[in-house]
Amino acid sequence: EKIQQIPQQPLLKDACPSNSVLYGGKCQPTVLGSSSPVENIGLNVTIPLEEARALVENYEDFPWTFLPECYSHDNQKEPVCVFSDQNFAGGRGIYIVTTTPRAYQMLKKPAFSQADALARINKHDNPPFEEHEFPGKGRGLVANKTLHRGDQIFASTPLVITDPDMYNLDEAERLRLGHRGVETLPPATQTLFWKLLDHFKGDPVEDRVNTNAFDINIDDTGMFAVMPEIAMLNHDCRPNAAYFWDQDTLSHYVHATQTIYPGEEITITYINNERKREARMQNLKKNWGFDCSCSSCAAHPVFTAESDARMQAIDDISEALDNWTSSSTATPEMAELLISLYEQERLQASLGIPYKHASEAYSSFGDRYNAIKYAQLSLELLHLDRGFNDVDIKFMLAMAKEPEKSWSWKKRVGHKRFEGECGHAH
Ligand SMILES: C[S@@+](CC[C@H](N)C(=O)[O-])C[C@H]1O[C@@H](n2cnc3c(N)ncnc32)[C@H](O)[C@@H]1O
Repeated sequence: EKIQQIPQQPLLKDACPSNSVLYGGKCQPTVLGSSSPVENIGLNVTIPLEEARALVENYEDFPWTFLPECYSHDNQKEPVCVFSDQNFAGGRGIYIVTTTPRAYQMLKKPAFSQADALARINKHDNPPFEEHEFPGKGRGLVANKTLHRGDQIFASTPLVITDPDMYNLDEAERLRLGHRGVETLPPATQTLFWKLLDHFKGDPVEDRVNTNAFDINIDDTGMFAVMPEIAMLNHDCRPNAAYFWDQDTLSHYVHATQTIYPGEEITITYINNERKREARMQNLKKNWGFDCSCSSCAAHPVFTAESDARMQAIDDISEALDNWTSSSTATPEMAELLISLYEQERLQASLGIPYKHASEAYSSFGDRYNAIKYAQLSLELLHLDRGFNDVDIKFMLAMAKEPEKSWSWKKRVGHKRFEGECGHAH
């Protein structure tokens, strides 16, 4: 009875009154329409969940299951709301804490707008792993069959997406939005959420999000997403799996980056591993709250010193290979050494970039076949780590096809190639 307004038809594409947005070809009310009967309902107040559901049921095609609850604050230009869709991903549901324009922008993604976009996603029956308890690490996942490089282990939609803009709100309002979000999830999905680890023992919702969220990007905005199945993977500085986020399907993919045998733990990295032990350990302690005990963090000091020296060499060689001036000393042999150092460091999951360096270094000396070989090797791993639309992948695809058209082709011809007594130059 409170809502009688009929959604208006837009005259022009994207030309909806300020109290509405274009969705499903019609101007749909947002949450804060100034001329709407729902004026200010949901802004800085909580209404009971069933009332919030009943209020939107009269709207044809209203995209959310509940009237979103919103909070505004002087620091925050747009109010931040909790948008919930219980039908998302075949009834798995999702809640999104963000501003109205961003939430409606997300609705344009194939994940929401195309019926078959999620056909390959959220298939969690017969998984290739089992849950296992690891002393000092909590639960983790262990392979129950052999996984090969490139095998998909997960493809999952988030239960929760949060926008860092929520940190402009008062703490109580921010926490309120999180709790409201969980209440709006379908019951089975709420169970998945509460099963998540709460490492920091603070607010139970925020803590579960902080312990388990991945950084994601949606339309150039950094956000956080929680995928409960993938959140069971523990960190290792030398992981055997890699992940990426696909913003079209709003899905997170995990693939094996090397052979994983039955009984081996499946691990990913939470941080940038191309750093020395101390930097990695500090990063994990500060942002994730745990003392890293993976084999490369726990190694004997003698081996740690050797590993750190290799990391320094990786840094130095990468910098030299990135030098495209006429004084560059970079050669394909340096790129081969870089690859070897990554392999010695068991950084297989990160080999996409050293392979790219090698491809470009060979191309810069006009070596077509090695440029193609390393572009192909790079592509295989970059796909597992960067997803479908990465700029380096586009470069390597072009290189694998026609190195002669690459910007790097023959760029270093005439530069000194080998060091040594003969001073041999190509
Ligand atoms: C996303 S959860 C991973 C699954 C978690 N082990 C569980 O039981 O649900 C992240 C948390 O797992 C633990 N963890 C992950 N990797 C670890 C590691 N290498 N060493 C110690 N603890 C780790 C930490 O408590 C971390 O905050």
